[in-house]
Amino acid sequence: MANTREFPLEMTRNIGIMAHIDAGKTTTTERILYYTGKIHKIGETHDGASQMDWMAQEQERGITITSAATTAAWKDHRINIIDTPGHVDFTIEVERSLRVLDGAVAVLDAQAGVEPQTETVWRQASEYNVPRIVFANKMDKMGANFDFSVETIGDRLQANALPIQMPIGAEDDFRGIIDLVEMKADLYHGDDGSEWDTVDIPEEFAAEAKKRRDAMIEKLADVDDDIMEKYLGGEEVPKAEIKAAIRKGTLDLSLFPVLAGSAFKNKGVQMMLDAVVDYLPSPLDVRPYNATDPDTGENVELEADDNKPFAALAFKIATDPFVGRLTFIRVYTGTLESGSYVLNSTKGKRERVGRLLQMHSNHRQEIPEVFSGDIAAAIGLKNTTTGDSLTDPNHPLKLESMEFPDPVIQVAVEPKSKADQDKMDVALQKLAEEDPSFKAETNPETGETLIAGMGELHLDIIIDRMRREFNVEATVGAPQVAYREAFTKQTSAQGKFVRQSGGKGQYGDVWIEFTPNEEGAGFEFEDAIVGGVVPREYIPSVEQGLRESLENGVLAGYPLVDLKAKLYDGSYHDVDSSEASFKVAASLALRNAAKNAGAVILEPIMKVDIVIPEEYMGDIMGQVTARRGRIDGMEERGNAQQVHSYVPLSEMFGYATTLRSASQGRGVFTMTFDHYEAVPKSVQEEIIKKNGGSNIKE
Ligand SMILES: Nc1nc2c(ncn2[C@@H]2O[C@H](COP(=O)(O)OP(=O)(O)OP(=O)(O)O)[C@@H](O)[C@H]2O)c(=O)[nH]1
Repeated sequence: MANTREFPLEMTRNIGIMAHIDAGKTTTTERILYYTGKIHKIGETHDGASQMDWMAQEQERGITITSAATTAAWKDHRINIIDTPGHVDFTIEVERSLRVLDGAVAVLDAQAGVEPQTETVWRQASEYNVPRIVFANKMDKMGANFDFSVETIGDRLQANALPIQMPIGAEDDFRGIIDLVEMKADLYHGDDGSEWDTVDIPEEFAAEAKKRRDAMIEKLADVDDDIMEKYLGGEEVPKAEIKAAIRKGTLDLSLFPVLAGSAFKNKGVQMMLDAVVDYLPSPLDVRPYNATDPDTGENVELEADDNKPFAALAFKIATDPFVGRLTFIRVYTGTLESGSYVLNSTKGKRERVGRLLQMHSNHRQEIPEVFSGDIAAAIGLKNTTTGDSLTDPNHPLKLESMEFPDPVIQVAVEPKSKADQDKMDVALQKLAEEDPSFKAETNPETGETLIAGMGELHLDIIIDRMRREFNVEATVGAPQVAYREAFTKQTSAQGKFVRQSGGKGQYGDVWIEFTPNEEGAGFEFEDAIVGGVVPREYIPSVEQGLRESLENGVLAGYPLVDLKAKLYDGSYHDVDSSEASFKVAASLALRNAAKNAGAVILEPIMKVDIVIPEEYMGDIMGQVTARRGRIDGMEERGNAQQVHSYVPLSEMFGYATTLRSASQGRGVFTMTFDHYEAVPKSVQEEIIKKNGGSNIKE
């Protein structure tokens, strides 16, 4: 370690800002950057001047797509902010951020409280044990209600909300915030909150503030014995103890501090930053990150420590217009100097880190070294993709990687010319490195390229980037569902391939038992040959032949998934047998087995949550049922109703338009992939017909 760290570990925060679409994440993040002195002009998110949303599509659509990591400083602390997108199609981005951040600010729209997408990201954050504070934003908006927002945290998230502030006024009259820990008030001078005074609590709010502070202390008493004692004894609890108890409760996820503000009107952002510093964890406060020693298979717990060997996770690849390929890394332990070598232990390759950059919202700063607990971008890593482990070459470790959900929707793209085809190949490869949640595949028979992703918007963005950044001209088909195929019955079959045409012929003969595997378990191959009836050197070809045939299913050409295959018998010919003939034999066995295997087509079923005013309930329920959907429950949402349902993805294309016209624009819905399920017989027949008939030969 040749350099010294600028910020001690305990003064480092890696946080994400998460929210429902339009709750104000981008605005809040921008205000944070403004107040931490990193940007000098406040850019409205929708006029194209936004500092965080620098990709062209983000500016045009006014949404945040990528999770840019940005560094800021507040009260001698370093705060690394990982911006997470709000749209469900990009949950992969949310997941990837959750993996590398230590704490989060959940931004709510104080008029709507907890919204469906807040629930989704909240649940994800809970899975990763991420401590959170809640910022009830938009307190200036019509209908804003702090207490209602707090209630929704309990009702909809079943989380223990701890209001540590009391807003003064709401809507147009939102003019101040009382800090219930300090028992002081910030009073804003005008509608724009850039100027304010911190004063004693005005007389008319004193009683209410006292009541709320008592309620806060009572809640803290539940999680802290010392406070409980003082509280029961009627003693005053010192501020430092209150803060310590809030911090402890936040870190162990037993409570979630709630703050009020209006990012847009510059109110409450600084106090929220104080809360980030006071209550969210430093890298020293989080549970150790899991890794495995590739040699011994032993589990190793990584704790932030500059003196240990280097270990980091590459969590994002971005193509930057100025410096090229950036690899964002989260350092878990150790330090790394620019110009040194690391081992990509996922790929087993040594890589040289050319330069290291600290990313600010609008500029990059070259740094000589990155320390444990920090986030930075590396230049020069050629073979590293998202989710890879980077470690000290002398201390290889594999860090717990990220799980990427399988894409459920796809489109066909056809390049206009040969030159476009070449450009498209490059584009798709680059884009796939950045975003592991989409896949591109070219069918070797038809030459058609399919791009598969998490949703329509996700695919739109990919195609848009292909056109703009890589100048690919292509025609794009309508979105299609990524169906799968599966066997439902156990069956055995022979596959025999014999050609005798003078000279050397072909001979392969196998008997294979096929058993449906658990959902998501994939393909498993077992070699149960005894006595060499199939010579050992041909067994890998049998497995290979099966794997290749699985790619293009048996019913309608969709991938056949979740299957066990046991090779248990067969025969060979001394002269004619070859790897190729056993490969063919294996694929014949699969085709033959398909007749009796109860083959089905599986379709993605989406979890669809619709929020609509009461009067449209009947219509909406009818729409869900007509789409082969299943209603799973309903909940009141103020004046509206929320309908929970499960609907096949194939029935959801264009639903946004249908819902809009059926509810006069007042309904909203969110949709996330839930599971795969067999399609009804009649639908199966239709799909098979559309794809040119079944491949199963009677
Ligand atoms: N009234 C009011 N409007 C706000 C406030 N904060 C943000 N907005 C507005 O709400 C809209 C959405 O804000 P964004 O910051 O883009 O929201 P976001 O959550 O980043 O949105 P996505 O990136 O699309 O998920 C914009 O029109 C903002 O101007 C606020 O405190 N009060």
